[in-house]
Amino acid sequence: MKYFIDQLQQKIEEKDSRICVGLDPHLEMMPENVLAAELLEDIETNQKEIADSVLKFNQNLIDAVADMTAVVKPQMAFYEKLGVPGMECLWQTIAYAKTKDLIVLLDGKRNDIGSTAGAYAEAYLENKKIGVDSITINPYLGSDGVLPFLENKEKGAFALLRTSNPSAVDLQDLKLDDGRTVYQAVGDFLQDLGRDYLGECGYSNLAAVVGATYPKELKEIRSQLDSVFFLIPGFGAQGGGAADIKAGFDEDGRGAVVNSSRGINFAYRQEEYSYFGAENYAKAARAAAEKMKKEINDVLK
Ligand SMILES: O=C(O)c1cc(=O)[nH]c(=O)n1[C@@H]1O[C@H](COP(=O)(O)O)[C@@H](O)[C@H]1O
Repeated sequence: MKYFIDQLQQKIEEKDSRICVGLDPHLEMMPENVLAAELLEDIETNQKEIADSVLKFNQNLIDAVADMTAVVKPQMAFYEKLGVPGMECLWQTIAYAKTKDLIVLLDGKRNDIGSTAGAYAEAYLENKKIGVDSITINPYLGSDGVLPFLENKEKGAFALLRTSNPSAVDLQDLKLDDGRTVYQAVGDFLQDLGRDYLGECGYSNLAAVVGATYPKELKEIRSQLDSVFFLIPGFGAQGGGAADIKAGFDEDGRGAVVNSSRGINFAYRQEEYSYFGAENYAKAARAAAEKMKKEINDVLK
């Protein structure tokens, strides 16, 4: 039995890549040759056709980046939007990623009271037919809502710690009586809880999400938490760059992966990669992923 976090760290090292490729099919950004725009005029009626197109899109993206990423992160909202066919598409996307030996981080930001959190863990992490390796969770219900996601040591959970969005400050930066911010308290909570789930690599199966868009906080959180692995979203489309995420890694360049979704999925829409053309969206995605991988490795040298 190999701990989730050791499987992840090993794959990162094998591929020498610290990127996480989000699979976020924003329908309005899809290439016309994959998804005809008129189908979007009535999404509910056309769910099946749209979901079939999204699956093809995802499979081509996965083929394009599989050798240079350890992990892919499908964001559930985009699939839920497409009803039952959307969920089929999600499961098939996950199954396809597993055929390429990728780690799948399902982005569902789940949680609830203990018994319901247990049902979520069973639904995703314990489902024998769906090869999900880890899931994003919300830690605000406290330990009984988090522990069910850690029961199986081959699986992992990424808890929201300091998010990348502009409104992250509204609640997460509030000061507590003991002088810590809410997010610092969440960090301490996650590190303490995660100590029972430490892998050989020194990091825990209970990981955390810290946005790339707040480099000062990222640096501070990294120095606060030495056994919590980070998912760092917000690279690219949200404005984060390689210099911003550097401090999220430890001195050996371990302990984090950086997510980009739109910046890779829809690279063909960016001026830099527009020469590929919409029909070569997968090649454009590969070029964007390659650049991101290199930028991160270079900044960590
Ligand atoms: O948990 C996440 O993945 C997440 C947390 C966070 O603080 N910020 C954040 O952007 N994300 C997710 O990361 C992805 C970012 O997408 P892009 O901005 O297109 O790269 C989306 O799927 C978000 O849901």
